[in-house]
Amino acid sequence: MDSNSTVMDLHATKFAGVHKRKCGKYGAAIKDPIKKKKVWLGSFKTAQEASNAYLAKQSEFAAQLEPVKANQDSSKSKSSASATAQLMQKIPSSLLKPQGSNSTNTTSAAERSKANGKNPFIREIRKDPFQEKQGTRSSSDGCNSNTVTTSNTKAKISLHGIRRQKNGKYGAVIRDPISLKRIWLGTFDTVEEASEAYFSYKSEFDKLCQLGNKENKPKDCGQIQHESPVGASSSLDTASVGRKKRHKTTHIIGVHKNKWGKYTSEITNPITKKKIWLGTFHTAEEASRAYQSKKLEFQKLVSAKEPQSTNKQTHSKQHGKKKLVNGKQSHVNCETFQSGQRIDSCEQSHSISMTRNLLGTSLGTAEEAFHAYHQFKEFDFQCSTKAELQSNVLTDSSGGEKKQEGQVDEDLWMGQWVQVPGGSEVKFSVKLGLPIIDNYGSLLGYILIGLALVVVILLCIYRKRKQKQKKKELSLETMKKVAAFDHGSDRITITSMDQSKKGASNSGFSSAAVSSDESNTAISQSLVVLTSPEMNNGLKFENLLKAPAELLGRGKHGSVYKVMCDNPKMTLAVKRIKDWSISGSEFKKRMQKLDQIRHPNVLPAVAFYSSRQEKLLVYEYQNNGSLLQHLHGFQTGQTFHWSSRLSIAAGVADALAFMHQELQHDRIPHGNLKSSNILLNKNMEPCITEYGLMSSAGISTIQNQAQFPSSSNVFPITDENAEALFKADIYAFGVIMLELLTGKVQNNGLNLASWVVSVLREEWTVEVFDRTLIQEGASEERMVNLLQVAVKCVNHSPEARPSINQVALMISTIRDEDDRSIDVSASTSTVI
Ligand SMILES: Nc1ncnc2c1ncn2[C@@H]1O[C@H](COP(=O)(O)OP(=O)(O)OP(=O)(O)O)[C@@H](O)[C@H]1O
Repeated sequence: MDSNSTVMDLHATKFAGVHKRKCGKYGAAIKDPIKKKKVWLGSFKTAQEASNAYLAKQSEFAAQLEPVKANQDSSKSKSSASATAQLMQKIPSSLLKPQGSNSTNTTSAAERSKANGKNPFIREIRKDPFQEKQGTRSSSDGCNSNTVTTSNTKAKISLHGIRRQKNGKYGAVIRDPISLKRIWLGTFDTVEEASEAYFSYKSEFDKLCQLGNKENKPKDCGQIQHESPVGASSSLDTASVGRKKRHKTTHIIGVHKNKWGKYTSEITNPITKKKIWLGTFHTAEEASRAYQSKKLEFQKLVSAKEPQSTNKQTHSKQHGKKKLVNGKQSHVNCETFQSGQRIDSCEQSHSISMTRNLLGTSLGTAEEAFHAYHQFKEFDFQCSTKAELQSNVLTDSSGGEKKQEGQVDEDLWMGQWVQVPGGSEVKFSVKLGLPIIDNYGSLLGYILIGLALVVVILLCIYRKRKQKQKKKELSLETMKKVAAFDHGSDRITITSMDQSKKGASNSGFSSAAVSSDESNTAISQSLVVLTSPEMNNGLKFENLLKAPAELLGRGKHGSVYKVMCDNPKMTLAVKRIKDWSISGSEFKKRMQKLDQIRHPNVLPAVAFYSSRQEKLLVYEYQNNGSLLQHLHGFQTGQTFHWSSRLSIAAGVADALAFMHQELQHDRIPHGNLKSSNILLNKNMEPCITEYGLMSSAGISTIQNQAQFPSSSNVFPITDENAEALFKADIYAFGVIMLELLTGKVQNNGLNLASWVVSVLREEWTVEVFDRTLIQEGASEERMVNLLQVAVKCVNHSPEARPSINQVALMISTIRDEDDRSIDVSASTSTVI
């Protein structure tokens, strides 16, 4: 059975003439006092309805009885009646308004009585015929609690609340429906004065009863007695007023009004000592009911745990305590809200009866039960308040309904007013486990929350700064690694790139975008760019930096490293360009342009990287080394035959002719053509590498010195000198051809072109050629032809140098002749 039905059942037993039927409805019956027969009034859904029917009928009977009784008592109360009749003239009609829910019937009775010259309030007090049988102590009508039925037959002859004293005066007494105590109103000379005083007080009490009825469902007087009459006029005696004031600051235990105007309820589990959230409710009554219901559940659990004897002991202790706190009873017994909300009286009566059970005693009267209940509540209130203050964390929510998101959390943070022993209140944050606002209004919790916020903000700032610092460190680390390429030993292995890894993820060569003016801090994010996406296979900068690297050589313009990359699996040659004052955007533009011009004898860059300090170029590593290495035999140790040399010259001439033609408009010559930049691929075909890497500002090759002997090494490219720059490539190619023919290498100690020219001047032409070529039996004629082309290319005057197309054509002719001679000799040998 749920708490509500329990309440109603218990309630039913309190209504006179009402009983609960097997079908669950409530039957009402009353005894007709005239016919002396029991009259069935019907069955009703609620005990209240049944009670109303009963009371209505009862009033009807009372009205019918009035004339009969009046006749019977006329002789005895003649003087009283006349006095009352006078009083009736004085009493305002509002005071004559009959009380209780059965107003219609009572009104008619009052009117009839008035018509008969009889004050309906100066009526006899009689025992309810039906109640008499039941032996109940209920009131005779709905609200008129002061007209307590009694079996005292002497009362029949007395006026309501007015007693004639021995000294001939009239004393007035009224029963306070709130405290259930009789209030002495004083001694009066006349019955009219006494009666007036009585009715004056009575009307006040009646108003309170009516207010109670308006606010809630109809209640009997016993119920209303327990409620705080907030909002009623305060013309009652000072004791009552004082009581009301005290009630204003009292709260229902476990019920709190939140800022949304709703009521929340929570309870402390007496066993686990944890707070349980019971939910949010529209009315305080609902909240209180949930609280009481849960509390009773707990009490049952507790009482089930404790042996009966302990219960009795506890009761006797509490009973003793009851006496001690009796003085406070009137304060405790009315737990009302400031907002005027009240505890459901049904629930109270239920609680009284449950308290009775829980206390394990036979509390004789309803009054005793009521006091015991409130004493019990006070005790519980103190316990729960203590528990609330001790509890820091709200843990158990199983017993409660689902919280309203946000709102409840807010409540838990922002706190709820909790009354602490001593009468003061604190706003208590369950989440913080601290009072937020004490009864002096100090903002304890807010200060703590503020401090916590400051700490959080400081932590955020600290984290951001750390992240920035990390980025910087990463940048520096990357720079160091790059520098290590340059300054390390011949064999450098990069092992620790943790920082690069952290910061350089998702970056690197796979990005097709190229940044312009790069900042060091973003080194691994957008500055490493792959120019040939189809070749990179997901190559990333951090993988490149992580991979073992080996220095291949260091030249004027930087160093080249052989990098064995694991992911993707490929061997790369990374050129770090030194001191190239080209801007990032220009570099990017140039790399993109070069990437578009492809020739089989020109090695394309796989990727490039640019920052303010660094410019890197990544190529596929060529296993067969450079022309320089072949000429000196340190690549294979094998003889470098004439036909191969001629093929290389032809291939380079073709490639150079193509590149010059394509890049003429962009004014991008090779700029640093030399035998170390002619690589041999797996088919031993020549590949020009590092094409277009040097800007005008960086050109400082020996041929340029020859070309511009009077100028410094640094000069800008203009329309006028652009052609000259391409002619410098032809000079450089001339030197390469000389190297192929002589087997000698241009270096700082030898200006090959000058040496060849001087030898030729002496007409010792044969002395020029590489001995291995002579030994090989290479055609002297075609060697001389190639020598003449080379000498033309290394002419001091750029204008005197042939164009690259002419060079390529001449070499091609020589090669054709050579091929033909080979064919002829092959066919001759076949004939022989
Ligand atoms: N892709 C490559 N594969 C194999 N070897 C390479 C590759 N690129 C360059 N090399 C070799 O690396 C060595 C160093 O090259 P580097 O360009 O630093 O020398 P350099 O041309 O003499 O110097 P600089 O270009 O600064 O004047 C050279 O022997 C060159 O042949």
